[in-house]
Amino acid sequence: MLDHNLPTEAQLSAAIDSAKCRVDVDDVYFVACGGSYALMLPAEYVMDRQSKTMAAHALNAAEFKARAPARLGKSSIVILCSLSGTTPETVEAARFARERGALTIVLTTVAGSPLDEVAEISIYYKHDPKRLETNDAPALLARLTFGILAAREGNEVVAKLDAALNQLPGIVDKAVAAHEGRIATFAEDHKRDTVIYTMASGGNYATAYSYAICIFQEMQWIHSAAIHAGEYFHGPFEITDFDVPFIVLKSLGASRPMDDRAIDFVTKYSNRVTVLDAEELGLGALATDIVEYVEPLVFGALLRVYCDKLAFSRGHPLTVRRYMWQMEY
Ligand SMILES: O=P(O)(O)OC[C@H]1O[C@](O)(CO)[C@@H](O)[C@@H]1O
Repeated sequence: MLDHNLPTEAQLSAAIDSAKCRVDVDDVYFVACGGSYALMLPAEYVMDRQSKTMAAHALNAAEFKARAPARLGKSSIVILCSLSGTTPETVEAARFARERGALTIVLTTVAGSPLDEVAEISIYYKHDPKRLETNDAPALLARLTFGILAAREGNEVVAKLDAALNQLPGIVDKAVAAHEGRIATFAEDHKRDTVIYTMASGGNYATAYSYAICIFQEMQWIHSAAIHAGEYFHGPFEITDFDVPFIVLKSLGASRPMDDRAIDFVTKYSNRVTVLDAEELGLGALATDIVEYVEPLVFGALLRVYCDKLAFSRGHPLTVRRYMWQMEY
């Protein structure tokens, strides 16, 4: 649902128009920190899969500035995201990109924030981790990325994006209802765990990464790592054992065979694997050429419900921090 008090739609159109007007665009950088960085990974995936002329790079904001890509300049678009608009590394990255002549487009919830001030174009979004609105950051990043692809290359998949995004809230509601029992069991079974791994591939790796670093490590102080399903066989599978917990996301996209291979192995040697399958969640109802670009959003919203319940069972609210925002770092 659109919030007509926000200028989001006009800002999104302005951003796409600016990208269209650039003489050359060779590179699109997706730059942020933490959970906002995780949101950039599906956008990088979209660009890699769809663009014939633009290379995509998702980078942590401090890494982006330190790396100072030699190609960064007038033929670059730098898309940045910060919920608060205040994360210093992201603000610095935006300033650096502007100085290099790149088109800077930022997504933030806070008008007038340092990031908003420093960027050429801002898009304001609404944030609710359990709802999937078309004016929240994950959907806006998909719309912006596909919008740029359509404006510069005539990409036609974009035509299916809005219809798919509009179906997601209903899909999430059904999935949450269908998983009610599994969510309660998961929370009880995992409330004393000190480690939970996440695993995925393709665009869903972003969701696995986000849940490993933001939810389990940051908000629950549970050890975790996001394992890429393709990389699982090249080191991580050695930690698999009957009592080691995993959450595995199974795609309906190009990476599904990678997920299948990892699931076959991990479920053979661990008794504690939670598999969330995009097909079983009802994502098969979406057009086949769009589904892999929107499934990370559905996995993210469903996992949030799993983790809210887990946090409750553990008596550890998702809002508690030891270091973040508590001290200098
Ligand atoms: O730049 P943002 O989106 O405000 O993020 C700031 C912080 O919020 C998180 O994304 C989640 O708490 C952290 O990972 C990050 O350090």
